[in-house]
Amino acid sequence: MMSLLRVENLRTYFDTRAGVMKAVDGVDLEVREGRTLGIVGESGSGKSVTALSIMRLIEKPGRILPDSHIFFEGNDLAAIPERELESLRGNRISMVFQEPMTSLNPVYTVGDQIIEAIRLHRRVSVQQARDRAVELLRLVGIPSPERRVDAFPHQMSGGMRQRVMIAMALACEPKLLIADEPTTALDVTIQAQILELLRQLRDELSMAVVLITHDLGVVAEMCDDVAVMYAGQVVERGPVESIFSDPQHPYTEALLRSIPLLGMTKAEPLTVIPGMVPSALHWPTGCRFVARCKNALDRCHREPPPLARSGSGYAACWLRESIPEGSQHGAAHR
Ligand SMILES: Nc1ncnc2c1ncn2[C@@H]1O[C@H](COP(=O)(O)OP(=O)(O)OP(=O)(O)O)[C@@H](O)[C@H]1O
Repeated sequence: MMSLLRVENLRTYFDTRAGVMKAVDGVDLEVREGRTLGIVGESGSGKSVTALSIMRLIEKPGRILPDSHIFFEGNDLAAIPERELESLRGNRISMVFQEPMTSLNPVYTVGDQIIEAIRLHRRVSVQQARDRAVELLRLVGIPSPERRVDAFPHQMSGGMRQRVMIAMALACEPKLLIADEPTTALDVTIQAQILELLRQLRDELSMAVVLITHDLGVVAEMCDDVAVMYAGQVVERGPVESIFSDPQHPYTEALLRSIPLLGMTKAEPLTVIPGMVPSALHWPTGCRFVARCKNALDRCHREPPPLARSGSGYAACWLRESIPEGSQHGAAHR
């Protein structure tokens, strides 16, 4: 299947008083046409900075380093001029953020904001754009869209506002929708409805989706592929099914153990991963997971493992590297 987005060696640093925060430090990703990629990882692992970098929405003191590549429809988004990006952003690629109240303007009606999003990229009349806005509100499941188009954001519930944000993001039928924790601010029932809506829209509009979440349950339900981030890097990526059934990286294994599995009773304690994520100011020299890995080898302390073919995907782990060909369970546990 064709790849729609390919991120190679993405590095996004922030120059702070305390030093250089290497928030994203060599990320590799791939999103295939019409497919959904989940990006998971603990808080601070660099998921949001990765998404913002893809959209080139990184502001000072942040910077994307020169040898980063973001290939999308024949362009390298890391290198093209801002003016060209503006024609892609909100058009070919759109983004939905965590908290709709901060991305919707409180002084304009939701209709006006959708109309603006449409007219930024399409030569249509205000009336045509308004008709399209109503249609979009209907598409995202807002009742009485002809009336709600004239509502202000504060007159809507959190779930409805998130639907409006999705409508805006879809205004120009993007090929890629990036959703950064789109349901975190919502209560559980509404979360499920919004995820269901995203799934439905993805299928109807045949767009690709990047879904950022810290919830592996959401990944299992929504995604085709998954990229696991740790300390500013992708430590494992590949098809969801194979990663869930046969994780290659010890961090992925630990993450999977930390979620309640289907059929598990509430009383069973969840595993928490002992230890702390290292600081983005001072990443360890070798593998960044080394301090939390039970099976670390000497080499893991010294050399960073590359993201290499492993299982049905890719993993960055020396333990896997040292498994002889043909053996499923070898050196990793020696
Ligand atoms: N504007 C900024 N200035 C300095 N550091 C920043 C800035 N934005 C992000 N960072 C740093 O980048 C790192 C990665 O942050 P990011 O928000 O991408 O993590 P995340 O995985 O999305 O976490 P969360 O799940 O909490 O959103 C963090 O250490 C954060 O402090």
